[in-house]
Amino acid sequence: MTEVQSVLVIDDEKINLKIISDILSDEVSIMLAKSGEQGIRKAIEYKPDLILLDVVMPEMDGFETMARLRHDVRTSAIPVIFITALNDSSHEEKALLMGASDYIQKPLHTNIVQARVRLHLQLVKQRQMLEKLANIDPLTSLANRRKYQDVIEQEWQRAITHQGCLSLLVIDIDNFKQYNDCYGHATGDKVLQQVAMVLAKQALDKGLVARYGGEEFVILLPDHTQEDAAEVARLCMQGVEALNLAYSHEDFSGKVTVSVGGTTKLPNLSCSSDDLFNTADEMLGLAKKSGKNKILWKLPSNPHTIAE
Ligand SMILES: Nc1nc2c(ncn2[C@@H]2O[C@H](COP(=O)(O)OP(=O)(O)OP(=O)(O)O)[C@@H](O)[C@H]2O)c(=O)[nH]1
Repeated sequence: MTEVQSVLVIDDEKINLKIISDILSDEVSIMLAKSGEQGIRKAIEYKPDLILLDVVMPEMDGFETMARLRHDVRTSAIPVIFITALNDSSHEEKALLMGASDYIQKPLHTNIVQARVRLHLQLVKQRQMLEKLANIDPLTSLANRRKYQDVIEQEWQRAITHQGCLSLLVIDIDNFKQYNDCYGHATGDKVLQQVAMVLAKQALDKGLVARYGGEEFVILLPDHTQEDAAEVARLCMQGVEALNLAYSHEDFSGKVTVSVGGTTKLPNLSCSSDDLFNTADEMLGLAKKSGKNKILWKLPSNPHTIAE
């Protein structure tokens, strides 16, 4: 099913809102705002795919509205088409320099408005698709490391602001090189996919699950205490064991397992989000060294490591 795209129209004249709404409402979902202030509020709340913005408005004109939309990270990426009766190329130039995607002159011609809006909505779709591709690991369909880096930065800042805790699990398949050596890379890929599905099932509704690289995954759990996050780690381990992916290799016979390193922190300005990863990764390293197929956790207030 294709998703209906949305357009926010900001114009102080009721009649203009109606005309534009009539021109576009067959193709897109329309939101209306009768001032710059109201338009900015709706843009933040509803995140439309495209904004049509009148230039001449009382109080806050289109240029000021545009400047404020561009300054706010929540709205800065939304494309804006200016609509105006001003027949002055300096205004058009100013709008384009401010980052407007296009400029439509009044009186409005139905076909031209529809064609321009269609074109910009098509560009929005293509951009969204590229963003999606850039953030997804093609083998497992989980988020990739790049997406993880974006989300951890946002969550780190959010946790500082609202003084919440943040938990991270770093999960690595045990002896995966041997598995690949035994059964080949293609079968190894299937294991990666199945493990990814287990992790997604256990944690996708709780936080971000990403393939960090190779056979290593991360699960970022905002607002999860150590107890809550360790429970997620246990469920992931059990889920992987339950896959029952038996294998044997020279001196080893068993099934596919994972090791997990975890940590929970109360983010603050004196440390960075990298510390969270480094600590969990250090725990993973210790779990590997001390026999694998286990969870090791670093407590925030206690330098000792607990074994699960
Ligand atoms: N099939 C497959 N294998 C991968 C992929 N990415 C990384 N690997 C393999 O994962 C293996 C990781 O090997 P190591 O880093 O030695 O780790 P390990 O054998 O799991 O050993 P421990 O981590 O100590 O348990 C290597 O053989 C990589 O080739 C992938 O996309 N597909």
